[in-house]
Amino acid sequence: MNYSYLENKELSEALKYYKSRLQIGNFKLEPETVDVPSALDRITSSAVYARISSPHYNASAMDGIAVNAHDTFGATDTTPIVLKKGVGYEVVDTGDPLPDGRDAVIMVEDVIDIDEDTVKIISAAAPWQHIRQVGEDLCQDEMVVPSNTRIEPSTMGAMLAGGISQVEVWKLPRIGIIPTGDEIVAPKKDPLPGEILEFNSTIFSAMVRRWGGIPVTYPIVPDKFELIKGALEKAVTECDIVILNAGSSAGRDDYSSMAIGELGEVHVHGIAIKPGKPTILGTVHGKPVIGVPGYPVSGIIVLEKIVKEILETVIKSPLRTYPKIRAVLSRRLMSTLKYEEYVRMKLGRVGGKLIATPLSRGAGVVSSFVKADALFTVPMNTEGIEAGEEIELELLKTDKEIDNTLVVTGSHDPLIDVAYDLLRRSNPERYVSSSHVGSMGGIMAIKRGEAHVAGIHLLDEATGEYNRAYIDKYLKGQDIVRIRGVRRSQGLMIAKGNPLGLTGVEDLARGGLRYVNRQKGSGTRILLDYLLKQKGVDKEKIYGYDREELTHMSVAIQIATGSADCGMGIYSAAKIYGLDFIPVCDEEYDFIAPAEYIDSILITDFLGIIRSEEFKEKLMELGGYSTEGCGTIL
Ligand SMILES: Nc1nc2c(c(=O)[nH]1)N[C@H]1C(S)=C(S)[C@@H](COP(=O)(O)OP(=O)(O)OC[C@H]3O[C@@H](n4cnc5c(N)ncnc54)[C@H](O)[C@@H]3O)O[C@H]1N2
Ligand code: MOO
Repeated sequence: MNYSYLENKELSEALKYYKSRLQIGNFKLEPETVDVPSALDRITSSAVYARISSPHYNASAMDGIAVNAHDTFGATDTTPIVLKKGVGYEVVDTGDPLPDGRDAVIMVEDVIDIDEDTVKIISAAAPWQHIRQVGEDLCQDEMVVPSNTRIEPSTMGAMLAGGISQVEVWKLPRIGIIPTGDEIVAPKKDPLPGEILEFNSTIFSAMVRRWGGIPVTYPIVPDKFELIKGALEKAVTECDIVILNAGSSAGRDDYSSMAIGELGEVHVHGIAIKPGKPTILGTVHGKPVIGVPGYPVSGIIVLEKIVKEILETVIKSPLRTYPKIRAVLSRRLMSTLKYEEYVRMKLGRVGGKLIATPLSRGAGVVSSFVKADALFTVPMNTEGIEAGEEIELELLKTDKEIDNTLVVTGSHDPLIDVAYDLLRRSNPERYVSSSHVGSMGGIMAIKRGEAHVAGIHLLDEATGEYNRAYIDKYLKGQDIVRIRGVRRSQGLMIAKGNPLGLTGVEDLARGGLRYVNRQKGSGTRILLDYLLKQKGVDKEKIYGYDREELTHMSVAIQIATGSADCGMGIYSAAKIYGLDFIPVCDEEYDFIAPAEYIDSILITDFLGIIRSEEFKEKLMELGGYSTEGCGTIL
């Protein structure tokens, strides 16, 4: 056993070193023969040469007549040449073999019929015009593709044209995936506390399949050194590359590195990337074994940035990369000096500018990849990048998707998901990118030109009126359109049966009550502060006042799962989680948009949806909404 433990090696250096170690093992795939029609995307293991020429006979390239060119010399409008069928010409169609003795084809458009067997020509034919000569496409024994080359649809056609029906390709690499962990269980409906549903292997095998490998997923192995070693040994004999998932870190039950070290060699343990720090690069019997960290996002990154590159060296062909795109960073992005960091980003084209906004950076937040449009790599030794800076990203979606995305921000409400779903159903070309930054955050995003639409519900304490005062104050000088949204019931969400016997906001500072709040700048937080002031409740005395969640749903779920007793939110969120609800007020949740976008197709389509009966019916099902006038421009 010879390995160093949890280093912080730069990614490029780690990969270079690892590849040099793999070469020593002289590890390679075996060739196999496959039929050409099933060879798409396979990699040739040897050069392919045409067995026959293509075309293999001289063929007419046009519909017309085949002639001897010299018989037509001198033909003009004034000195036409007359030819007799069988003597001076034969009729040919595109693809027909050139009749013996002929050396040119005249297109039917240039032939004047005199009678059934006689034609008139008014311009001379050049020798070999409109003829596909033998070998025009491929000559016999000419190379169609060299070794180690990906077979494209056109390659398959060229091989068949060249008389090749079978081709020698590298065997598809088999990638073994071993999930590990005592707490990891096969996916099921109702996991117990402490059970973690196993889904990494599903993500990894799908990625491997996309890259043209054969994923081989092994059963979940508990955190027992001997069992992990046994599973690894089996996988290494059956596969070309092995991914040993989780147990990569320095915890009590983290045996991955020990198991690889005992069966083979650990070359690197610890790479300066985030997420993905505890990655292990090892070999067993000369084959690559990669210890991939347990967190799903770390796993995806390690597969994308490391496993993919190792696979490329094994299959001897590059895999497709994501195109690069430049965008403006919407908010400051902090980073650590020690690591190269990968941040999932949302993109939106607003007013001609492509805006990039960072998504959650949690290594366990796999849904951040579902939402991500792009991946941004923050280089090592970077403290942070300022808002407004132009950055380069890897584009995970298509340009078309980005250009067809309505960027909605501001206050969270489940109605945005409802509208998005209906929009996708009515027009599959439309996308919505929604982020929940609170009502004030929404106003600021509109001010900075980062969003098309923002949802807001901001109570003006002076007048008791919603939204207008804030638009006037913070978006002064900007031409803003206010769109009526919904009236919705705000209140206190509490556990079913109201075990603490709460009656209203005045009870929140009571001893023994655990509150969960919304973030600063959210309309709900502003409403709570207003109500507390009205009722003379000291917020300092509320246990949990500083515990912040970003959405109504995440507040509700804390109460439903018992980590908090009460939080403020909308009725629909309480209803989803079966909570009791003490209504406090009805508030006006509206949308705002810069006037310049109001007639854009993205907004008009969105307005069409929120004005629809179907949308209103869905909100009635959610409960707590009044939808009168929804979508009206105010
Ligand atoms: N004291 C320290 N603790 C941790 C450190 C550290 O530096 N010091 N590093 C953290 C980082 S970063 C990572 S990444 C993880 C790596 O942990 P392991 O590779 O040892 O993985 P586990 O602890 O076994 O699992 C972590 C986590 O991943 C999820 N998981 C694992 N397997 C699956 C699967 N097959 N399907 C779905 N999800 C899976 C699960 O949530 C586990 O809890 O260590 C940190 N700790
Ligand atoms: O390395 Mo961990 O993968 O940062 O989350």
